[in-house]
Amino acid sequence: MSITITIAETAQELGLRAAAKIADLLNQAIEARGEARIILSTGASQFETMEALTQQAVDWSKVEMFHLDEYVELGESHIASFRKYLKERFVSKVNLKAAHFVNGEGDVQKNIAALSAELRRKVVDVGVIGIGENAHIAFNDPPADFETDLAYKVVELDERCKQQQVGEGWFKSLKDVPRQAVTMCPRQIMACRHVVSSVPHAVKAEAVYNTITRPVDPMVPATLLKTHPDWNLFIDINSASKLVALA
Ligand SMILES: O=C1O[C@H](COP(=O)(O)O)[C@@H](O)[C@H](O)[C@H]1O
Repeated sequence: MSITITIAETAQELGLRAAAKIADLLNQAIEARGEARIILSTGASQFETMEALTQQAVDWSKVEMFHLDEYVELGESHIASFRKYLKERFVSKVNLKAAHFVNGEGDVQKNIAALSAELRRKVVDVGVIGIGENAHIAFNDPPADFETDLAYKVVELDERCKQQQVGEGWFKSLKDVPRQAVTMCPRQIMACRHVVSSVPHAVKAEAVYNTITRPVDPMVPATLLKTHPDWNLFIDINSASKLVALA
């Protein structure tokens, strides 16, 4: 297990530094194996990293992208759709070898089976894994299932997770937030060769503090990342504030 923590002055600086690290890891994979695979998170916390990542010197035609999570029964035209987010902010800006999306519409179990089979064909080089206000990774809200061997599954969203989505303006009210989502499962996330987490902003200070200071616990899902052989956590002075107060 190895944790490298970088504290940036601003979310912009964090995005640049995280993107440079992700690009370096992708380029190492391309150098070693001729190709690379990446998993991308979404959410407001990933804006700066994703924007900076599109500017990095990477041969994207050798990179396959996988999507981390998506709401169930939310159309792709909805502003909160993570497929829409990834297509607009990333896929349309780089020339990827392939992009594999989580589709929470239609026959969801069939979609999960096809995506899981594709994902498991080869190891993923870099997992870009955000952390939610409730310390979730993907949509694995507390208590997260650290035991399942499934690659993806359908989960119920918890109240705090739904509140965060409303707070960020993705939905007008709690009742508009879908009840369920398709999420990549914790052990599948841990199977990435490297994990990079971009976690800026003061609203994440408690989640960052709990993740670093608490033992590994399904009630603080991001604590699992501390057991990964190469976890690179990028925080800013705002999300680091409770940790810094401790020092
Ligand atoms: O809800 C999610 O949480 C994390 C972090 O996103 P943010 O909304 O806190 O910025 C994200 O990485 C993940 O894809 C999403 O499910």
